[in-house]
Amino acid sequence: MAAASQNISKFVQWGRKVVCVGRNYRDHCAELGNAVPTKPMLFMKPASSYLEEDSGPIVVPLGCKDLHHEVELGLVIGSQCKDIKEEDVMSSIAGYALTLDLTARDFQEEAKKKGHPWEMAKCFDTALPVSRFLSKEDISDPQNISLWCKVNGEITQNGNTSDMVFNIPHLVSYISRYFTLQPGDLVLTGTPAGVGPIKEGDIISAGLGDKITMKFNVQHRS
Ligand SMILES: O=C(O)/C=C/C(=O)CC(=O)C(=O)O
Ligand SMILES: [Mg+2]
Repeated sequence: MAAASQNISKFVQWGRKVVCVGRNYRDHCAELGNAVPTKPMLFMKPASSYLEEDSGPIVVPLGCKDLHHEVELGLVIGSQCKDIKEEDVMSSIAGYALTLDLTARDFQEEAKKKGHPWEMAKCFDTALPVSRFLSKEDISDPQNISLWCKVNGEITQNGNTSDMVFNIPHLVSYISRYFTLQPGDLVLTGTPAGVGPIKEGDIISAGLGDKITMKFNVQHRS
């Protein structure tokens, strides 16, 4: 006989979703040969892909031959957002983080050709290096701040959040029509041009204006 069922909410944690926006900078759409979308393009990463600075290296996923960095502004959600109006979005944001949306580009290309989902390319362990938390007061204008990435000291990405196709209020409002955002969820807002390969032995550094920098080593999976 089946055991008496219990409410699943006792066993799983609600929240800490990572919702990612793709193709949100025209120059990045152009470099990968993609059309600029007419509405936000969304995918997710699991919380298990987080990698905090000083907690270990980026680990290249098994079989990946073309791992790419994508520097992105992260929005830390502070209060529940469901069907939130654009004008209310900024008051629902608790703060920010600098992030890397690491992407196994070879896995992604294969998935795109077959019409398959992107999880293998985007969701592996260490696929989301993330900085320390920045409070709202730390960034006066999140829609006009530079973000850069360097590989072994050479600049590869140098963009500004003012170039987003869809701005922060629109993104969060749009997402909240489909997924309820909870305190502690993170929204990645897309990457500017200059994405490129990283490999074992590389040192990846990234920065958000003059507010924060972060650095990670890359290691092959043993
Ligand atoms: O469509 C592609 O080839 C690749 C898209 C991405 O990886 C999208 C992003 O993650 C982004 O634009 O930040
Ligand atoms: Mg991205």
